[in-house]
Amino acid sequence: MPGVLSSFNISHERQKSLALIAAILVILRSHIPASWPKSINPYGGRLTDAQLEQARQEVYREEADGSTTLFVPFRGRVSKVRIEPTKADTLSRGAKLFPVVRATQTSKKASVDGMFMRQLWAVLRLAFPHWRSKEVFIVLLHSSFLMLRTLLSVAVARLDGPPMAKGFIRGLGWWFALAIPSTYTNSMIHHLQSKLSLRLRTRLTRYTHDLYLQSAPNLRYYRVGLEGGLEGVDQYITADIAAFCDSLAALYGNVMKPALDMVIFTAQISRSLGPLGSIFLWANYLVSSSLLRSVTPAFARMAAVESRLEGEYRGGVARAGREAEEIAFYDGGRTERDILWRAYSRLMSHVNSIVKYLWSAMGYCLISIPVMLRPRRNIGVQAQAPFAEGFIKPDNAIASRTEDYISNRRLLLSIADAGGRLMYAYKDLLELAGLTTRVYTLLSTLHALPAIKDFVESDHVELDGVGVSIPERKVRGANMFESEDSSSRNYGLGGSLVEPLKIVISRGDHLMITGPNGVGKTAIARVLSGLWESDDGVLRRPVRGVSGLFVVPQKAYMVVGTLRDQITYPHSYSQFMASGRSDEDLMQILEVVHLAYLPDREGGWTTQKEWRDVLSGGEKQRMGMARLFYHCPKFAVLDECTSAVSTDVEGLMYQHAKDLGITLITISHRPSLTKYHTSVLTLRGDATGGWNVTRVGTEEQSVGVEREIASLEAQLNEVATWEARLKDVAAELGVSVKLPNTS
Ligand SMILES: Nc1ncnc2c1ncn2[C@@H]1O[C@H](COP(=O)(O)OP(=O)(O)OP(=O)(O)O)[C@@H](O)[C@H]1O
Repeated sequence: MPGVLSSFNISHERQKSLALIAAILVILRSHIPASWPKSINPYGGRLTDAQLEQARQEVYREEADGSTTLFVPFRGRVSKVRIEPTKADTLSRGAKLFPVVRATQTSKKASVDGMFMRQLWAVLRLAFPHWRSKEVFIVLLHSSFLMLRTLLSVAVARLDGPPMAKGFIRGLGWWFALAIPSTYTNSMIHHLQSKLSLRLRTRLTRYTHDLYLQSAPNLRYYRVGLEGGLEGVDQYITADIAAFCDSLAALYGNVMKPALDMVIFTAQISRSLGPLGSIFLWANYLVSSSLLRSVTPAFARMAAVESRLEGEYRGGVARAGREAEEIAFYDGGRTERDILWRAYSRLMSHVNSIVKYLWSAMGYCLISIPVMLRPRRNIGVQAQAPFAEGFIKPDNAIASRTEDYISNRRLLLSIADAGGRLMYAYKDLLELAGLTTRVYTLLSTLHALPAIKDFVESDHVELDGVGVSIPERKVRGANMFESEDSSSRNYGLGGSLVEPLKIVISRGDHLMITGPNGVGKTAIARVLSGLWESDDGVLRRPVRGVSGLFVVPQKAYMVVGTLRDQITYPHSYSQFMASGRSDEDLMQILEVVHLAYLPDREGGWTTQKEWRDVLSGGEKQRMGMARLFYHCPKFAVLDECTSAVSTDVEGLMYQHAKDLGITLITISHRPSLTKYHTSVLTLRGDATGGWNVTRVGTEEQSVGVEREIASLEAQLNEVATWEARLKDVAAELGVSVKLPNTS
């Protein structure tokens, strides 16, 4: 560096100061955050501990214009990050960009063809929304640096030329002078490539989240498996989008750089080779590339299958972690290990087959390299003779030819290297094709799910001829790489569960739904809450949202967050604050559900824990009821949500719900709950989907109960007969049996 600087006539003192400034800039650069906070501290200046705590709890705030402001505590301050939701017209434009590609429309071997181009184009339209976007700017900057690198390589190749001692020191100075921009250019290329990949990932991820997590009537996150037939969506959203962006950003450099090299170096060398030599060189490229294309295995399909198997394996590990306690109770470690091992072996055998193919593909590249290098030898032979002669009797012409020879040799080596890298890039392109198909499959499946048929808004709940069936699969053929196992899986096949229902539940009328297991009780709750579409008939119910109809499921869900969040879910902290309620109100609710000890025990309302593991089954269910009391909806569907709660506390909670004016639709097997309801819907479980409704306290209902008592008594009367028969059989066989004490 000093040598270079001295060639610019910079004094020694100046050189030292420049070096110092450069060092300071490098250190400062490493301390600058990746994205500079948009706005610092809404309160101005540094925050107090209490304000910081408040910001930490608030996490985000939904603004009136539909955007969300995230609060990120940052070195004693809070940076606000505003997130605009994807606009509705962007989503509807996206739906047109991603039509479902039926498996019959495309070969199972995804490759670099028109279909790939169309799919890539659709994804690129999302990733680069307009020409003035930052992503386009990064690509342009990246291209400039790639071009600069090629130009620097040409300059370096030219420096190779002069073999004489004449100007040797000057040449060396140039070498160093070129080393600085070359190093900077290389670092910038890497930096811009990573930056591009991250920005593309952020764009695609944000779009996918907005599409995937859309509220009712879309609910794609709930329906993508059953109705969309897509498994392992987490793998698609987390790993595949990231891999696609990495691959795309790297491929651009991997193709762009060698392609530029090829063009610029070939143009340079064409001057020495003449037209015939140039044609030969280009013919060489064409033959080599078509040879490679014809023998390259289906890397695209392999990459897509690898992603799927990776997802299955990841899903297996996640499941073992999530269900660890249940597995441990059963001591099922061995079985789980075998299941995981099976998934891992399938992944490994697939990856090994890719490695095997890669080896053979490499072989083809190696075969092609001598072909690529042949022109070099030709030139070498032509150049050697005059060089040898010129060496004995050097003159200026020979020196110039030798200079040309060395430059050309370097250029040819670079061309061969660029050609090799281009061929390797073809494999990367095929892998990108596989990943593109995965991303396209995800987005097209999500877009293809039609919104669930809407209900008619009303102040009561009415099922007017509404049949209940398991939803059919709505999207077919979108997943080209659907696993063989999953195609035989019994999901989304449809099937009627309950005959069309005709029930009106006015406010204050409490309905209990009962019947044997698996008869379709929860299915009715799914239809009522809009998760499953009703086949026919008209559903009337109150508005969407927690204040209209609220469902408390059997399996209590605990959200990631504070103890307070467990009660207010799905409301955010800012919504809780806006509701005007306080922690004292929440405490009163916890007293009703007999959980008043929790804030003290767990260290206050702001404690964050893995609540799913911390709370017992009964505590979680009581927390579900606390949530109900917090939101206080008009109607509540309680789906066996107190099955783990003791009957005395259960009764108190039901009474409290009624006192709050909540109309109950309860799914339960417990006859003790009947008294809190005005009518009972019984699903008969007779395989025809039959049902009947009785009013509680009416003769019909008591006849129903009496009939059940009579049937149980009849069964008890038979016990003596069965005991006698058992004794006879035991006597005949000469064995002794122990009879239960039935007195
Ligand atoms: N996603 C699904 N895919 C396929 N079948 C389903 C799906 N969900 C439910 N079913 C089937 O629909 C039937 C009714 O299920 P549902 O959960 O409504 O039963 P239930 O009456 O609530 O039973 P339980 O009393 O045991 O809770 C069951 O046979 C179940 O296997």
